[in-house]
Parts: sequence; structure tokens; C-alpha cells
Amino acid sequence: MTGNDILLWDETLFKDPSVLEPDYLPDYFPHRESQLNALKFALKPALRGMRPLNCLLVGPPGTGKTSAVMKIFREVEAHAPGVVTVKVNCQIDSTRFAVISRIYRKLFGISPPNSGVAFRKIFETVVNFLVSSEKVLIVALDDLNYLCYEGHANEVMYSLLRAHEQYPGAKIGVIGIVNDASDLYCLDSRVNSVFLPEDIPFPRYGSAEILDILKDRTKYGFYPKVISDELLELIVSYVERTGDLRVGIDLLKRSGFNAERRGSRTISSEDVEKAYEASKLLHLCRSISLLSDPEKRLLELIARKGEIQAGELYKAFRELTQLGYTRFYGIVNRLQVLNYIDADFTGKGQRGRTRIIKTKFEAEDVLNCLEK
Ligand SMILES: Nc1ncnc2c1ncn2[C@@H]1O[C@H](COP(=O)(O)OP(=O)(O)OP(=O)(O)O)[C@@H](O)[C@H]1O
Repeated sequence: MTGNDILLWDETLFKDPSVLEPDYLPDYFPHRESQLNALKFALKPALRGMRPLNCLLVGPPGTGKTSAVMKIFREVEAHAPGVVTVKVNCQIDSTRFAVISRIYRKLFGISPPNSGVAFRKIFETVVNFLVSSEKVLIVALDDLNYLCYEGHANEVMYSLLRAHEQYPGAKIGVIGIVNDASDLYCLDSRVNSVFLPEDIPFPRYGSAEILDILKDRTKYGFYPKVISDELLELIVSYVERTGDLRVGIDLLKRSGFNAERRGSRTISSEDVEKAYEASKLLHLCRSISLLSDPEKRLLELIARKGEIQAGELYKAFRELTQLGYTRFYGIVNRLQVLNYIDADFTGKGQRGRTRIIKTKFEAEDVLNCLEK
């Protein structure tokens, strides 16, 4: 190793570390042209003072749904002073009051009075302001499934989508963001009859697309020659397992840290492999965080046992949640479809075939994610 290969203590491999942060909104946003166009088309009426079309963005984690909305929101706000856009993270704001408070803050720059004020009052203030200022409101409900889990989806959607019936002149459009269309099972017919969204699918990225996107991040995030093309390919192969781009961006960042820790000017394959141990959890934890409470509890029971008979599992689940067999059976099937568990029949049971249920991931990883 020549002296030149060694990083001085105040030197860094990162040209612009912000490019590798999870909330960074890149200029280069390829392979989502059709989705961006569909969004633009749906929101276009708002630019002319009309109610936009509602949208439903559906796709697995890390496929660019939130970023696509944020890019379009930025553009809309820059060009259309008559349009207000608000993104609500329903994992954080999961009640009707929390959602309307988020909107209120965006409109007025301050929090609404929070003690003793009814939702209706704040909603009225918001809608009256929209009507009198002739502004169109577009609300993106990210991780909309959380409103279903908490039992608030119908009232939130109903208030927003039918506001114009009670307050003539109100113009509100809703963009729902979910991982799977079945996440919206809870919406009732009163909501569905007005939601009628434009469906915009976000499929998983393929390896060439992942490579293209990560190359761009590398170019702006690192100094030249910090990472070789071969190692980028290695990172792509890791990302491809789940299609979650977040894992790729996190891998780049952690690999860079690992190389810096060794005082090296370049990233090695060991740096990447070591980084993957942590980065892979990002996808698993994000996916697990999207499960409903009973789904998480069942997964935890399975992970704690490693392997368990269906009958035994049901007993433990019923004790813990008081939920009946139909719910149990439905959740087992969903966890199986989502690839968290194997639930195969053995044929070895005393009374015929028995189902043995086990996690597909390291139990320790699953439990770590559930603790977060
Ligand atoms: N086409 C793209 N070009 C550049 N970067 C992208 C692209 N798609 C996604 N990303 C990046 O991948 C990361 C994950 O994207 P994003 O959060 O938008 O995904 P998501 O589909 O909303 O995920 P989740 O469902 O987990 O919220 C972000 O850092 C984003 O910048």
C-alpha cells in the first residue's frame, strides 16, 4: 500500500453525504416517467382551479412512491400559487384529528389549538379558508393502511372527499399511497363511491434500473474512484433480492463509512458485505412496520418459537389477542403470501396432517425489527 492509499484523519470519501441520506430528493429520477406523467395528468385540473383527480399509488417498499409525490408537489407549488399540497405520514398521524392538524399547520404555519377543540371546528376553519382564498388542496396520505388499522380511514377520507357537499366551493383531492391494494380493505362504499382513484402502479425495479440509479448517487455522493463498477454490481445483486432501493443507498453509505474506518481511499468487497448485515434489516424492518398490530403479534409468537404447530400457535394467539380462528387463519395466510413464514403441512401429526409454521427470516432479525 502506498502512502497515497491511506486516508488522512480529516479526509473523507464523501463528496456530498446528503445525496446518500434517506430523505434526499434526487434531481435524476429515472424509470418512473409513466408514473410521474400519470400523477401530473391527475393533478393538472388543480392548476386551473378545479378539483384534481384522486390517485392511488401502489407498490412495494422503496420503489419511489413517496419521492414521486414529493417531486410533483414541489413542481406544483413552484408553479401554482393557488394550490396547496400536504403530505401526511399516516404512520405518525393516524387519527382524523392528527391528519387535519397536519393540514392546518401547512396552511397557517402554526399548530391548531389542541385541547378541547373538536375535529369539526378545525376542519371548518381549514375548508372555509380554502373556499375564501379559492385555493385547491391536495393531500397525500402516505401509508394510508395505518388509518385502516386505527379505524380512522373512513372518517378521514369521507371528510376530505365529501367536503364540497357541505362546503360548496371546497376543492380537495386525495392521493393514497399503499404497498398493496388489499391494504384498503377497510374503506366502505360511501368512501369508495367518491374516491374512485386513478391507479398508478410502482413495480419493483430491475437490476439495470437499480444500477442506473445507484451509479448516479455514487457520482454525486462519493469522490471519483471510491467504488469500482464490480462492487456496484455486487450492491445491485443485494438490492435485487428485495427490489428496495433504500437498501442500495444505505449500502453505499455504510460501505463508505466502513472504508473510512479502515483509513482506506476505496471501498472493498468486505466493506460492502459487512454493511449488508445492517442494510438488509432496513427492508425487513420497514416491511414489518407496515403490518397491522395482530399481524405483528402473530409474527412475534412464531419468531420466538422458531417453529410451531398451527394448533399450538392459534392457542397462544387467542390468549394474547382474544381474536378468533377466522382472523388467525387470515393472518397466517397473509404472512405466508407476504413471504414472512412457511406454513406447510407435514402429514406427520397424530390426527392426520399438521401445519408447521416457521419464519423465513432469522428469528433474531425479526424480533429486532419488532422491537423498534
Ligand atoms: N427512480 C428513482 N430514481 C432515483 N432515486 C429513487 C428512485 N426511486 C426511488 N429512489 C430512492 O429510493 C429511496 C426510496 O424511495 P421512496 O421512499 O420514494 O420509496 P417508497 O416507494 O415511497 O417506499 P415506502 O413504501 O417504503 O415508503 C429514496 O431514497 C429515493 O430517493
